[in-house]
Amino acid sequence: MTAEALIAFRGVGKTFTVGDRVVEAVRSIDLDVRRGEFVTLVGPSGCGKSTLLNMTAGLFAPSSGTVQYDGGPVTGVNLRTGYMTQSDHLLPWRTVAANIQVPLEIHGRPRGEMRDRVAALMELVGLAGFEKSYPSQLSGGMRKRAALARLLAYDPETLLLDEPFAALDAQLRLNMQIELLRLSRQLNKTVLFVTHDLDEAAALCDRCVVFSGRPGTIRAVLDSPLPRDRDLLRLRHDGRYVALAAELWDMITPMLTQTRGESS
Ligand SMILES: Nc1ncnc2c1ncn2[C@@H]1O[C@H](COP(=O)(O)OP(=O)(O)OP(=O)(O)O)[C@@H](O)[C@H]1O
Repeated sequence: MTAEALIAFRGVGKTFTVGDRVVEAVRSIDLDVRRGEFVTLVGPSGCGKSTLLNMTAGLFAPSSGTVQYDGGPVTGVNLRTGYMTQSDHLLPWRTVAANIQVPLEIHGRPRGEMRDRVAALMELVGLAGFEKSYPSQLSGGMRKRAALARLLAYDPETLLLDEPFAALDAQLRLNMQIELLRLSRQLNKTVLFVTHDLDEAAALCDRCVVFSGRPGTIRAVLDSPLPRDRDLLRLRHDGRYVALAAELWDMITPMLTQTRGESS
């Protein structure tokens, strides 16, 4: 493992057995993720992207190889990571503030501290003024912001994000991408971000990991030519972004054609 790697996959394989069916999800994964890095994961459906996130979170162990976190093996739920998926899982009977407070309640924080922290988080994600609203009264983008604030309430060092913005329309998605990039830099989070949207993967990443399937193996790891401090609103005019996105499309498109051919 290189000195600065926070997460290190070494020869990682994972096989699932469901009834009499054996599925090899990933094979021979070697990957280092550095502290503070934003890594996007792309690849055809079922190539094991979520499986890598799940093993980083310690939800299950690899079948072969090791997943190391900050120099030690992941052996159980990894409390230094926080997970967010496509669904926001907000509790409908709780206000936005009370939803964001859930992790703090679980950790038994004093009432005054919880109040201050929730207020700061609402401000951070641009939801100040909506404390007393219920999730059903929020737009899709605002619900995402609330879910992001709740995730940050755990103060996880690493964010594991599995297609978090897939359900949003293009405009809202762009807004959330801008917010996420800003927050991850400001709070120095390490991010593993799974997406099917190759433009999103190119826009957000410091590095992009391209998987081929199945079983999922790493086909390429591309470094972003963009500066870490980037203006997502102007990327369409940046030749470096256009080239990276095109490279991703060129890698992924043949795999999609292949998958279609297999299933027909
Ligand atoms: N807990 C599990 N039990 C059984 N099989 C599983 C489990 N998790 C994943 N798999 C299988 O492992 C393979 C990889 O799944 P995974 O969800 O990691 O892929 P993915 O690349 O994230 O897919 P998608 O892009 O469609 O979300 C799939 O065939 C899936 O059915």
